Amino acid sequence: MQVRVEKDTMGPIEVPADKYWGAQTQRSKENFTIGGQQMPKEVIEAFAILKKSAAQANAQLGVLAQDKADIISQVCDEILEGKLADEFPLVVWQTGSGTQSNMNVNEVVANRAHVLLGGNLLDEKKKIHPNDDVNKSQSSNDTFPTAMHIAAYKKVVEHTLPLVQKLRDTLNSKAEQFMDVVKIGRTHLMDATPLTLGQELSGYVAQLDYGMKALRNTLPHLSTLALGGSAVGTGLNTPAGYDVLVAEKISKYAGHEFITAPNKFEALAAHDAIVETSGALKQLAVALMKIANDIRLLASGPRSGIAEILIPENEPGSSIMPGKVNPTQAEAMTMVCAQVIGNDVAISVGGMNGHFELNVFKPVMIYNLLMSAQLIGDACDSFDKHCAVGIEPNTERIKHNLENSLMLVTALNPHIGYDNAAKIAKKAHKEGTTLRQAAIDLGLLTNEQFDEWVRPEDMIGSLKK
Ligand SMILES: O=C(O)C[C@H](O)C(=O)O
Repeated sequence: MQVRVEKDTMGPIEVPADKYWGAQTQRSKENFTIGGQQMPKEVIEAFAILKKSAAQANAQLGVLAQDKADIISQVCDEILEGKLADEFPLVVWQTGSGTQSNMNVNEVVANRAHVLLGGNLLDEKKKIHPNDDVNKSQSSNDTFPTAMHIAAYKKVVEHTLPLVQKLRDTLNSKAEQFMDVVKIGRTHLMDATPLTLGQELSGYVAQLDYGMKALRNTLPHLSTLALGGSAVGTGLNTPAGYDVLVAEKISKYAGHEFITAPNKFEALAAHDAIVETSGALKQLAVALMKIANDIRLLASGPRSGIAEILIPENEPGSSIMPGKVNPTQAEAMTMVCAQVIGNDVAISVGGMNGHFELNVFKPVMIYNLLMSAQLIGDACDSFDKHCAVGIEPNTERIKHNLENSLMLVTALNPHIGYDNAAKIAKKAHKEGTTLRQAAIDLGLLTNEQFDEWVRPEDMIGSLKK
């Protein structure tokens, strides 16, 4: 491998000749060979947005030359266009402030800008300095949390919410379509009184509505930015008005409304906004786990299970059992939910561990949050396309289970009382007969009364939702 020598305050170090990164990136690469999970590209893109914004704000406030701000902005645009994708090799498991990823961006922007300005990577002195120019008016302690918020906000708004909404809309149209399909209800996994398939599905729709509401409620906190707090939240080495101005620029370049954090000490030392967003994603995971489990249980069979709904048969399920088809989308969805709930634990541990002026669990928190937001969106999309859109009632089976159910006896409570109704249910169950037969044998009702009072379609209440 061809190398060149780069220097930082610790001295010289060899870096790959064809890369723009500098000494601090190289040191991190060598000192943290842990896990292999790279800093998410969403964080790097958020850094590009904030470095461009900071450069332009600095120029406007007279602390950075406009031509320097413009060349920094040009490189940031290249990062956003994906042209420098292999320049960010650092892993998540590094310094807890994310300093090395901040410096990775600073070094790449400075060196690339130097080359764009006609310089050579071998030059001793570069035209743009990673700390003095690219990192001007900044610290890792305010840039990294700013990048966390930009990346998380964009992921939730642009990816997670639209895809959860899509699944919610499909389930809602199925709920409306099947609002009159009367089926047996189950409580404690045991037969209960009837409801319609539409009523049952409408509960899932409401769960997703509440989950999305919880997620949307986290956006105002995520939209507050630490930038301008610099090292400990006091704003040392930043020009007056910079924090407000830089948030305006970030809003413009990110395409979403961001504001400067009203309290920079909170914004550096704690990441409750990330904890909050993860909490809402966990709520969605909990809801989706229940929904996917219900759907796979209702579809179980085809001969020996509940089999009241039919779901798409997408692929052979078994390598040994010919013709077997499995509820694979529900399995993927529930695994995703397990991962998201686990991620929430890691995020909670990170969030509770800020010490004094700085939380130093930043990379692990944003890594897990972005994974959760990505997975929930992807899993909803997959479950929607490959399962929910194809849900159909198995009317034969639904009718059979409904007519066989002993809990239709509940309709008799107002007419013959709970104790007599229980006698009918127990006799029918013990003797393997129908409720009608048991009721007549006990002399508690006539055939006609049974027809008049035990009507599943009259037992579904008036609640459509
Ligand atoms: O990297 C910085 O800007 C600050 C660093 O995280 C520190 O507080 O030591």
